[in-house]
Amino acid sequence: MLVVLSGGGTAGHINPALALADELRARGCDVRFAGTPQGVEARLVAEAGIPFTPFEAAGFNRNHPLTLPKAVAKIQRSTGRAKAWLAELGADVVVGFGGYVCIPVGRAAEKLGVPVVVHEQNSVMGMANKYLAKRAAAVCLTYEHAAGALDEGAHSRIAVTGNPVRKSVFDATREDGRARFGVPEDARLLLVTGGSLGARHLNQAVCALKDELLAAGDVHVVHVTGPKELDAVAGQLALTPAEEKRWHLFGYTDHMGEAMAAADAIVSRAGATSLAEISARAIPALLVPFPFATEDHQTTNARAYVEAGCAYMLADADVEGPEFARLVRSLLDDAAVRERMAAAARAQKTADAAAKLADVVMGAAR
Ligand SMILES: CC(=O)N[C@H]1[C@@H](OP(=O)(O)OP(=O)(O)OC[C@H]2O[C@@H](n3ccc(=O)[nH]c3=O)[C@H](O)[C@@H]2O)O[C@H](CO)[C@@H](O)[C@@H]1O
Repeated sequence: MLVVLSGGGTAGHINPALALADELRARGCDVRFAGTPQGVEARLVAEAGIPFTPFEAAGFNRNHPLTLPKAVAKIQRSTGRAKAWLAELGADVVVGFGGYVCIPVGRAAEKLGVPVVVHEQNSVMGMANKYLAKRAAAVCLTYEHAAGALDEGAHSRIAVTGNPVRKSVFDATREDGRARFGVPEDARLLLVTGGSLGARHLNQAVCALKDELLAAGDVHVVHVTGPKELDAVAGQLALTPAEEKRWHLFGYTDHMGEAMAAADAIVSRAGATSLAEISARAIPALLVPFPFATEDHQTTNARAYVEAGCAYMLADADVEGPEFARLVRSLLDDAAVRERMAAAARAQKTADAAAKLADVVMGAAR
């Protein structure tokens, strides 16, 4: 069976596709990927050993109406190319993970009669997914709540599969992670991440806690700042050589699975894929949703998880206040809080999302 995966934009859309690719290949399927040439997907997909074919795609900006004809022309050109490509490949099913590039690839599949499956990571459906979901063979959701965006007619085609997590995140061990990041076994490790792009406001708030955190001699921090934020954070922290041994700074890491396995607690944005990984590893967490995501979807992503007792949540507007420091301290200092959160997270049983999604995809294939 030949399965074409498509997605573009940030790693949060791509990593679930890579997790599905692992599962499909383990079941003997042949997997190809269609993404944009300039997106992060080109690198991540190639590194996963999956053949990658680029297609141009762009969205349009409501405030700049002239971007519309350009976007439409790109999508039309790419739809024609994708149609020829899919026909030549003999694709049996196409899976869209979100991002504009899924529109030409999905439309091309529709024209050829190749079934399309959509996977939505977030609690609020993205534009490309909403468009393809109207005619898709199946619509797979992480959050049942996202079905609200669809017409009644689509409801019989919905499956709640969860958000697939990469094998490397499940397989990493605490020992490997501690060795990779140079963190002693008996240290308390706080992981900080703002998702694949980083979060400036969160970085600043964590930097402001530097002295307080490092005052406890056994605390280490792995701080993943976002590729464009590294220099500013390094400047703000001004770490001494001794502090650098305990405050480990990265713009982006290809070893997030190991960082998560090594961590005792995490401070994170609430992107759907980060959240699926935090849940899969049952890491005690303080979640600070990015407040300007479409329809504030990060807050909705996090809500049920927080209500189940798996994490603290704090509004981005409050990270400069005393509550941020209090919650970080509680995570690091209170082993009972960590144990309670980890137990609640383990009770969520989200580990089989890749298998569930693979079942739907293979069932939909022609
Ligand atoms: C601002 C915004 O709209 N962000 C969206 C974007 O976020 P973003 O792309 O940041 O997505 P997530 O935070 O959900 O996932 C980030 C992914 O990148 C990986 N990672 C991150 C940093 C790093 O250094 N190394 C690394 O491997 C993480 O392990 C994870 O797999 O897509 C998500 C999934 O659709 C959405 O929920 C987010 O709301």
